[in-house]
Amino acid sequence: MTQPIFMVGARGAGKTTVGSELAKALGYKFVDTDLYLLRTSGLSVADIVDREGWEGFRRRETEALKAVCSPLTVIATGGGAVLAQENRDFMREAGTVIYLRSPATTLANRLEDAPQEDQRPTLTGRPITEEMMQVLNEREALYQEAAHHVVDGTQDPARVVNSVMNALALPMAR
Ligand SMILES: Nc1ncnc2c1ncn2[C@@H]1O[C@H](COP(=O)(O)OP(=O)(O)OP(=O)(O)O)[C@@H](O)[C@H]1O
Ligand SMILES: O=C(O)C1=C[C@@H](O)[C@@H](O)[C@H](O)C1
Ligand SMILES: [Mg+2]
Repeated sequence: MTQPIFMVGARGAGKTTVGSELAKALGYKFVDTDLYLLRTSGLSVADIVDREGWEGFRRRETEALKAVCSPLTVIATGGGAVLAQENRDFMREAGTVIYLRSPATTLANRLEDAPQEDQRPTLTGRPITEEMMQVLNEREALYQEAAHHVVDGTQDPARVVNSVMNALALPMAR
């Protein structure tokens, strides 16, 4: 299998952390669309949102997803990449999509420990646990729709990498 592997899930799901370890384990390249945008534009997510609104960020994200898509690559996407039907269709057709799934409380705890506010400006203006509950309510169906495989992301990163490897060895879920 040489197709790219796309990691999807909410903020704090471990797309960057687990995705980069997965790439090492598979001998694949690793790219991250949030970091790609930072490197190519010199602007953080917060900078882009300040200048262009979330609409501008989402447009850039769709372009980034296409620009980084390449064989033998693990691609960590942004938490909102699944919002656009265009992105969901693109990822499913171009590669294998893994949804790293964790409850809102787990995500919120991780984000409280490592807020990275320049890359994670507030989405709702609400406290973090409420925000993550709202985000999962709005997006859970979209993560599921985009994914070929749903993987439990609550364990430590090495175990999550193992679960992803096991999922990849199985026939496509659909
Ligand atoms: N499986 C895990 N177990 C424990 N901590 C984790 C796990 N995965 C990620 N973390 C921690 O949670 C924080 C967020 O992880 P990471 O940046 O990988 O999330 P992300 O899905 O890429 O989020 P974003 O959508 O904001 O880019 C980091 O501090 C990371 O160390
Ligand atoms: O969940 C989201 O909408 C986001 C997640 C991050 O990865 C970044 O892409 C950005 O902060 C937006
Ligand atoms: Mg990330």
